[in-house]
Amino acid sequence: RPFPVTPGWLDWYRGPSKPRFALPPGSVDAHCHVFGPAAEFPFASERKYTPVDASKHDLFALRDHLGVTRNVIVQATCHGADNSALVDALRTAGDLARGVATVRPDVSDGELRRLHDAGVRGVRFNFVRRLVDAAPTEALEAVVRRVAPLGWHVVLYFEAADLPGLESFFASLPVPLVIDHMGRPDVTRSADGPEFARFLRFVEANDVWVKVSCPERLTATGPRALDGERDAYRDVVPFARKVVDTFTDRVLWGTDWPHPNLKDHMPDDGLLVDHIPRVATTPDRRQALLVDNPMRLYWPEEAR
Ligand SMILES: O=C(O)/C=C(\C=C(/O)C(=O)O)C(=O)O
Repeated sequence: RPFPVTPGWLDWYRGPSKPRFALPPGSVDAHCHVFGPAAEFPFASERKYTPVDASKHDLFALRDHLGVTRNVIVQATCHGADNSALVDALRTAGDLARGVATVRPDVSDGELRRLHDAGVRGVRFNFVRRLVDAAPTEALEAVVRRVAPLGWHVVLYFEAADLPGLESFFASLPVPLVIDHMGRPDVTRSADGPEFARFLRFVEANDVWVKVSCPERLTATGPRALDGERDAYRDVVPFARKVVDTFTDRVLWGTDWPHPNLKDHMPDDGLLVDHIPRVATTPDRRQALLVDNPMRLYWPEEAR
């Protein structure tokens, strides 16, 4: 095999449960990935992990199993700036998927047009050190200048401790910002504490959308078993509820399938769906989180 899988890699959950919570019609999984297949879509030489394959077919089978209608497929670092697997998945899904790509400052106009025509509507900037060597802000600003005319937004992946050093750069970007996994708060601290308050002020002060995703990553004990453990989610609930209640019209949800870089346990994606009512506690909040907000951001031509 040309791309030996990272030792100890956890395969994505096979045979997820059928959710007890019925997703509203038109629900969007606004954060998921496709990996390979490596034989067709090689992984990037600069990657920091090598996952098992997780194909578009596997993703769309999960979509249908969970009762999701649409996907926003996000380029993962293992594919670097080669968006081929993403574009292939978008072309197969047609109007049922949109994408977030990774591009470099020298990306051609033709490539940007190809990405947009396939359904890409944003670029991703990753600041998580275990995943990438951070690009200089000048390069990221150059990318934004290239993609802003297309109406694209920027998806940001960072850890809460790094927000103070990144905040002014983020606020300077002239496009909407979408934050992955709530900016990965330290859930061993209080959701009413100064760290999360700083995050909430940042969201309030800027054109920022927040993904309330990845409860399996945001736990005091680290990624852990979620199979049937309702309380495995307890640590993130105060944080996610606060975000959904405060920014109800700017929150998004996603499975994060196939869940890269989890070390101990792999979530049953059916249980991730059953978690949603714990963080979006009314039907109106769930309609906004799962349907209206992602439609407005990724399918504005169809949004109600
Ligand atoms: O899938 C996620 O969103 C989380 C992770 C990885 C990536 O996003 C990526 O490699 O692009 C992670 O925390 O390892």
